[in-house]
Amino acid sequence: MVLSSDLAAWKKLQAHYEAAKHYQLTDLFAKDPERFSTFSRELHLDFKPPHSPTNTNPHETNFLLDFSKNLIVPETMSLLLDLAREAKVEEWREKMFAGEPINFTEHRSVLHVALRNLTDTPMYSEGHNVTPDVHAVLQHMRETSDAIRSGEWRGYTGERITDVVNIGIGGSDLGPVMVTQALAKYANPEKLRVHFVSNVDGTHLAETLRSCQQASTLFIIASKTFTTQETITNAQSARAWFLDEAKDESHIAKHFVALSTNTAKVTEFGISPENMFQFWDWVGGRYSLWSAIGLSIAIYVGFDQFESLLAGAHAMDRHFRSTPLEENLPVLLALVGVWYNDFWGAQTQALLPYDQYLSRFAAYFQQGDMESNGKFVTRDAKEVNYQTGPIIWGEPGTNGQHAFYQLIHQGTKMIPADFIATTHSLNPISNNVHHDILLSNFFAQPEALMRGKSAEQVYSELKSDPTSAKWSDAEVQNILPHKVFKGNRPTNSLLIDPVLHPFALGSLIALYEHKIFVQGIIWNINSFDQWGVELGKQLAKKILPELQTSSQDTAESLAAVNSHDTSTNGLINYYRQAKVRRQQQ
Ligand SMILES: O=P(O)(O)OC[C@H]1O[C@@](O)(CO)[C@@H](O)[C@@H]1O
Repeated sequence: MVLSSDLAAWKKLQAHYEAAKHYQLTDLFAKDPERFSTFSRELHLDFKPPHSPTNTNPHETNFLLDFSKNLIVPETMSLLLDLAREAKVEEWREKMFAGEPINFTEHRSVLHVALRNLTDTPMYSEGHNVTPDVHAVLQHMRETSDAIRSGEWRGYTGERITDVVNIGIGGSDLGPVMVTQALAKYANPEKLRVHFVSNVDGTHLAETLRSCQQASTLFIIASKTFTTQETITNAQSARAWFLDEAKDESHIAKHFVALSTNTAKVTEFGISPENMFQFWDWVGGRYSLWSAIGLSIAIYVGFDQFESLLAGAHAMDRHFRSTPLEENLPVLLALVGVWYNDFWGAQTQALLPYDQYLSRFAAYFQQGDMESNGKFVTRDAKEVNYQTGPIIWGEPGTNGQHAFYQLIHQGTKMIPADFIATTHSLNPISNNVHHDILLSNFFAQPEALMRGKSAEQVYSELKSDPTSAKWSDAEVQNILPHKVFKGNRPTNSLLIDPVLHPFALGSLIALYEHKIFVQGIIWNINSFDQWGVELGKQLAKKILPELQTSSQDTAESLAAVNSHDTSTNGLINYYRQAKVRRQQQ
């Protein structure tokens, strides 16, 4: 297969769009009283971790996916499913689970599903059964998080650990940040706090360390490669901060651990192998929260909760692997997304969780989706002639309603949006009135986006309102167009029943991971490398030495940099001058 746009189903979808572009959602509902049941799926997932009798968490959840408020008819879905089959989604899915090196530019398996395989079933990465390795690291994580949470792990002065600082970026940060926020209900921040430092901007580390004490702080240096400039810079400064107080390098062992695939670099940094938690090249950074990268999660909320998170993801893996495409939630989300991205010209995908615990959900999937599918070359090294990965964005509801819903409702862009909520709150305060209000908005916004408000409706509202009823017709006509909502704007609604417990969260994250996988296969791209992040790093390495000035320099004597275009030169020289002027003050 070369270009997806050459596939028969793709061409049929292009033809189908010529009719679909005239669809009115309100008409589609009026014509088919069964529309909701036709285009919604209920899913029950359950999986109890087989080796954890003491883990009393719930290990089941229910999903209702309502994709009926989309610009689709049965023929649309049939053609989209044909596209999935023609693109060999099922075959590629099996290649992934079988550990084949589908990340072919890096010659690696893509086997994050093995990280949450809590059974003893072997899973192979290029012929090696990784399951025992995964379970060994999980055991090490359990022992360490238990020791820290119980106070058994002591710092160099004998104090217990009260603050854990995870130093990492991208996949070594975003997953732990999102999950520790999402599972905050299960934490005891009065006893143990977790902090995340990712930006090389000194402010990030400096502001974080203001609330930490060397004697009670544990640093987790999280880096798959252990070469990422931001992380190593932050780690070195954290080490200096620690030794400034602790003095003796032998104390490092009690206050620094490493999560990495690179044992040599970890040892070089001065972290002992017994304080290293290993993961492997077949774990993509953006898919790594399930690995040792999840240590901060396990420490903050307890290993049982981390294990239940894994169990939920595993249950979704089973659903994704075994369910016919027509009933397969990741596939359905993927296909609806392809429909708008490649046939309707939508450029973005909004993720709108009506759940404050999911405040970093969209941010997490900015990397998960955009670093996976932000590609322009197919697996056969041909430049695509169609759209690939969408721009992912979003904020929790109801906040987004007071920020960007104006554009979603009355702007000129189609914004496919996923609305996500739970049927019950983990915080049913004030007799649950907050949750009912939250959910009333969760239901109302997709309805409003679908229905809109016609000029006739606006007119009758203006005429029935005591104030505007007195307006002249000219005044009414002046304001009326501004109050019209064209509607016909598509959304998915996903309800999680009952709450966002660890198992449900794991299932939800895996749902979107597999959606991304399916879209990448349909676009015939490699979703699992990330060469696009290298050029900027390369140029920054060249510029860094050019920024150095010396104490002898003066504004007048300072040599100008001229190795770039005049813009980059101008910016660099302005910075160099500012540095020198500052040092002259
Ligand atoms: O975990 P590490 O090796 O420090 O990489 C951090 C992040 O940097 C990247 O941009 C790759 O360079 C992401 O893919 C990755 O998650």
